[in-house]
Amino acid sequence: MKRAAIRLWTLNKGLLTHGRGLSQGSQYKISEPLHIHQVRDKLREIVGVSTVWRDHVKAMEERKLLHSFLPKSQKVLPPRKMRDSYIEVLLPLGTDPELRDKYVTVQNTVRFGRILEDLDSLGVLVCYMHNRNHSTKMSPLSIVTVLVDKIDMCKHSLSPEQDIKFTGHVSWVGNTSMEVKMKMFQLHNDEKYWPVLDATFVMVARDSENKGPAFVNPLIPENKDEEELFKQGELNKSRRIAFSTSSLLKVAPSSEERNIIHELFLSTLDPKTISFQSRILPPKAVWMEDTKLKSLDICHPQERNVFNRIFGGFLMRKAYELAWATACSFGGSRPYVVTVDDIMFQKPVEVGSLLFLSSQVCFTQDHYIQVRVHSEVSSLDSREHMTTNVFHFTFMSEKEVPLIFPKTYGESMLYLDGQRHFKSMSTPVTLKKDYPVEP
Ligand SMILES: CCCCCC(=O)SCCNC(=O)CCNC(=O)[C@H](O)C(C)(C)COP(=O)(O)OP(=O)(O)OC[C@H]1O[C@@H](n2cnc3c(N)ncnc32)[C@H](O)[C@@H]1OP(=O)(O)O
Repeated sequence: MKRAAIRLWTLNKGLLTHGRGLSQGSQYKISEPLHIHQVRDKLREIVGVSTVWRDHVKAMEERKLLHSFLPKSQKVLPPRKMRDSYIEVLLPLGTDPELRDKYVTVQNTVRFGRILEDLDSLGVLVCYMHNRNHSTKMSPLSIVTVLVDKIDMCKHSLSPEQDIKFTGHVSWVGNTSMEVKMKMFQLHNDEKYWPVLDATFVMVARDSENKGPAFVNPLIPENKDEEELFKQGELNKSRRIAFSTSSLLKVAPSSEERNIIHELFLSTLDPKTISFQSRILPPKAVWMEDTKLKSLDICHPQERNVFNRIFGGFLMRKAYELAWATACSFGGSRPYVVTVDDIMFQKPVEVGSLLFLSSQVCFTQDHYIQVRVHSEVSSLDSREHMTTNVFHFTFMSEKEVPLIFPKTYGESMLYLDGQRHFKSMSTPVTLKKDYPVEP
């Protein structure tokens, strides 16, 4: 492990002069990268939680005392720079066979679900770095993930036998929320780290008991690139508001979208009967309702985060794996994830909940499969279900995939929502054989 860290350090220097990939990070002073295991250890240290479930109530009681350290206004908090939160983390798959086993798939590729977990922990640690307060050992803030805005895969293959490196920093802040940009690189045959993934998350600061909002340190961009990033953060916020305002759960589809749905409907009417009732599938098409897969998990204490709620990364891994299975059984060949989009964590999931995931294909085009996973929870003693998340994944299949047809009005809305998410993909990637990213 030590050897791997030294090797990375040497390579970092190479990267800085090479100037590739670390566009943000390269201007920062780079200290020794953390090992992936240290990320969770550091979070525990910062939050001051117990490592055993039996002590979790006592540990939370102790956190209550940190309330007095919370500022009454954001103005009293010193501004921070992007480099203050910048961190690098090493996932030494190349040198640590035990760790590799946790990440490897049966096809000898990297489990993307595990990467989602790492990104979630890393994003939270980045935010704690931004809000670091040297006068207290433990942080009075509880930082939780509210949104996975975007995860875009680049074209390079993920091998379970080559080291991976993550970088991340805060790129924008509001009053209580922070946008975090993360990148992932993998060591290539040329001994350089190549970019493989870009991610944008939004985290929210809460008080020490995770019951109410808490202010975060302001952020000051230091140069033109950072100003650009910060401006982008503002634009992202406006885009998110616009996207949610035009949600099909709130307003009717546009006239163009209504035409699409009507065309789809007409193409499923049986020409032999003059009826709106008899519907038939066009060739090479599948009814949306026939693409569903469901799963159930019991949320055991083992899957808790440092605030004794269920870890967001675990929820993402479970949703991703179900989505992958859905895309796989629908497309008939192994799918590759290209984009993860707009995962909103609406409500925390309590330890002990039953987690119900329902996944279905909601839009397809050429080789692309858009999958939506709806997540809801109920407690063991209540029958009431509550939606906690909706996940959107875009996969690419090796083969061209069937068209998808909605039957009901509700499914038509899912189709349009899927299409909107598909269209928001920043750069559609082309299918490449050396692009093995699987659950
Ligand atoms: C290992 C450690 C890992 C820990 C990480 C996890 O696992 S966390 C586990 C997974 N995540 C969760 O359980 C979180 C579940 N969700 C929640 O508890 C709640 O939705 C929440 C507290 C995050 C937000 O609640 P509310 O929406 O009522 O709060 P409020 O309206 O005050 O908003 C708080 C801040 O969030 C911003 N905000 C809210 N929704 C947003 C969205 N969709 N996209 C961007 N930003 C959003 C607001 O602008 C505001 O920022 P400004 O104040 O700047 O304007």
